[in-house]
Amino acid sequence: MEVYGNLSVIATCPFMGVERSDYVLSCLGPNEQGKREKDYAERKLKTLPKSIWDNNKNVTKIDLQKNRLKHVHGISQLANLAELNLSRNEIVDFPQEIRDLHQLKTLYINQNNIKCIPLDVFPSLQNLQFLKLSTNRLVELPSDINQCQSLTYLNVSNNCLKDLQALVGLAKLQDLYVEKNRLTDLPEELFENLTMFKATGNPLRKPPEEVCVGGLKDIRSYFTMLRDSSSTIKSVKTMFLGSSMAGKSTLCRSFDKCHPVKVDEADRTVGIEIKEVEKRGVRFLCWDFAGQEEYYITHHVFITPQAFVILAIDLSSYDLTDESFKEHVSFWISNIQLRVPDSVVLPVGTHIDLCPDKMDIDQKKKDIDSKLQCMLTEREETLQQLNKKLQGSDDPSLYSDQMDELRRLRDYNLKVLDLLLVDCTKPEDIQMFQDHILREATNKENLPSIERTLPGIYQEVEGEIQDLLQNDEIPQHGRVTLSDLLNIHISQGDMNPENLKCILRYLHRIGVIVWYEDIPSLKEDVFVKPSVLISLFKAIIRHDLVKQIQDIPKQELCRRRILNKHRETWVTDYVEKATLHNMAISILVQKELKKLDLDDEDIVDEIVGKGSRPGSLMCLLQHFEVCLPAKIASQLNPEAPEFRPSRRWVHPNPDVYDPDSACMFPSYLKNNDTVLKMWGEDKLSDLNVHRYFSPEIPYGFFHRLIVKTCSFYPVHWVGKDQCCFRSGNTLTLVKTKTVNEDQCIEIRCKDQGQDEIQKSWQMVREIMNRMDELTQEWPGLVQYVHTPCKEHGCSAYFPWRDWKDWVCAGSGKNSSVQEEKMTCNNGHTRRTELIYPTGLFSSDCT
Ligand SMILES: Nc1nc2c(ncn2[C@@H]2O[C@H](COP(=O)(O)OP(=O)(O)OP(=O)(O)O)[C@@H](O)[C@H]2O)c(=O)[nH]1
Repeated sequence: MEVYGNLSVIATCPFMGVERSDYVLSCLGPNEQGKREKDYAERKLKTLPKSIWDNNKNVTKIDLQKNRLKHVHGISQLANLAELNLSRNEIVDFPQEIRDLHQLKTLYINQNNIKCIPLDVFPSLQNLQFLKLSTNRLVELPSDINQCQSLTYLNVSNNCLKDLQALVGLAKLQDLYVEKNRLTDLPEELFENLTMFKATGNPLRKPPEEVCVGGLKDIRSYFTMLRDSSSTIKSVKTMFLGSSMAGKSTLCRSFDKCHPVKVDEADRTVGIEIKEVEKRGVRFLCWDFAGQEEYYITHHVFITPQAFVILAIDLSSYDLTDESFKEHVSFWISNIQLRVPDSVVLPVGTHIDLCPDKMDIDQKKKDIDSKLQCMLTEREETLQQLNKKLQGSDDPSLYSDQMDELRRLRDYNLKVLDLLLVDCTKPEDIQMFQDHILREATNKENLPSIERTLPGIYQEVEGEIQDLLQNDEIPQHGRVTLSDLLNIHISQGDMNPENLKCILRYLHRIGVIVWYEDIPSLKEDVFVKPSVLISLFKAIIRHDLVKQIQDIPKQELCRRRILNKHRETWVTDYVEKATLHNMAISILVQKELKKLDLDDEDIVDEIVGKGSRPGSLMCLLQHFEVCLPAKIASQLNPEAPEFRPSRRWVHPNPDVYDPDSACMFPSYLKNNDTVLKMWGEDKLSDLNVHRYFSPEIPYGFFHRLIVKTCSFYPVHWVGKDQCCFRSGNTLTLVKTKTVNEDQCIEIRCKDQGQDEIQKSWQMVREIMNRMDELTQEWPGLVQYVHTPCKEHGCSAYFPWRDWKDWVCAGSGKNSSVQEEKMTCNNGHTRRTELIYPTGLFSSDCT
């Protein structure tokens, strides 16, 4: 697949988020003398143009972004410059001359290759308020940067910084972005005046990342509590992944007990099991994932950044073929690479006692290790080649976004260790397995953030919650309201409720408790025994669900006045429509609670729902896009409001729980028949956009996209890998497709005539927007967008270089495509508006 083109479709709005609103693109020509603002963006400049010095005393703003500048000699002559944009150039040495721009208030110098900033620059910039230095190669900040006393905004994300001590003393600093650096300890003094702080993607120890994502309030509260007492703990999130029956549970349980534990087939993992294991001062939070495909759709709920992954591979069923490697090894490595690219993976070969001889084992180990090596090298080479291709193009500055993206991917560092052979039946092998894990997990080169500094009170609160459970002051199911927890806890000490909340947030993030305070209907529910919640999850998401429904006892049905006939409908609806009735869910959950000895009518209502209130479990399933609410009675809603681009559409009543209704689990659908019927035929006049995913569309992505999109539009039809929905007059189809072995998601809108075309493009944008939200969870992905030529059989296409700006910024107009019609490389011509979104769009980003 050719991955780039040379069309600039939409005027680039170069900055997103905070800065965008401040940034006004000046459209003045470079030769217009006497102007105060000059725009030289995207002109392939290698040196500053002569016209820049015209009337130099008057110039206050210069835009030089997206050029090929390495130096800006002479820039200091523009003595009255207040805003300078040098972003997306090729600057390696920070231009010392900038120190003479005493009037400078705003400086963009992000996306260059700057490695070092000399001293004596920032003390001279006493008016500088806004400084964007992100995406460079900085290893340290100059120690005198804190003399830049007017600075209110600083962005140094995506560099290689190890500490921020130099920033202490910037009294006016409010917004600080330090994401994706190499920071471990943050100075407390930094947080006195900040109003915005982002630090994800650092190996943080003090405060740990789980505290930082809680925001400034949590960070300040952490430092306050740290003053009383502190301790350093080592903890590792350890995930056991691999195909079904590979030996994950055996490894996990044997690691815990430190001797071989036999796992019966009847005792197979359903969903996930969590275990906390303490070994030689290291706390392992072990997550044992079930291997059956049915459970993959819930993995995203639990898989978190940076983990130690044990990948179990059954060597007795491994057979040296590429298919076998894909099934047992590369499927999992690709998934981890896309989802949690910072992880460390230890492949473990199990069942070696069942292999015919040592030679067979050695051969398989060699095969896996070398194919793994090839896989990782191939990926690195592909990224390098793509980068080379972009750099070798006529104008590389046009592709700076793509190059940054590639650089970001290359910086990710998935580490795959050598395959370890473990005979799970032998005590000495289990001992060796344990020693190996301890060695690898505590190796700071593998997991730099294993150590963390915590205030003593954090561990005290965790211990106290366990005591409350043991003393029955918290019910055994572990669900307690936040206010009860605050009351119980506070009555025993003089703890500030905000500090306690901050600790609870931390415990939630490390997986010790579950508290989704961001889901409005769940913000009062704290689950201090996550295992119970997971058991309930497993009551519904399981491989043998049909059997579970069929096994519901007759008395249970009678008690709820349900006929056998209804039960049959539940089974057929589930098998044919992947739709599970809420009443069936309620019965299955109750059965699970009974098993746990927690059978209390009130709890069932709380968990599943009652009257018009959906329960916590349903909220969670829908929040995590595992299922979508489905009106069994009427699939088509004739009262669907018309889609209006300028107005955000709100579901009439999204929170209503209806026992007669049902939930749809799209991944269980077998075909696309309904979707095909509702969509009808593809037409040449359809709007048609392809969004390509490299290396592939991640497993579970399309399922989530269906839930995310269809639950937004009440009139929808869902199939295995296609869905279609109607909003007002616009009918839209979204499906997965493979073209020349490249995977893409196709979006099609039926042409509704001249007046409706803007609305159709809006629909395309809505879906692209949802894909953008989703792709955040797969940071290892690269994407490309284009419109295929509409002529039948033609393989040409029209690339979208600025698609991200269009989707995210929500505004833009066609800047360079002036023609009413466009012609593809094979000579076919079509109206431009059918190829690109050419009009003006409203700027609301829903
Ligand atoms: N002989 C032998 N049997 C093993 C070994 N490792 C695991 N088993 C057995 O293989 C079967 C499957 O092991 P599990 O640990 O349940 O596998 P799993 O990967 O957790 O399986 P799921 O829960 O289905 O995903 C069990 O009967 C284990 O006792 C091994 O090294 N040798």
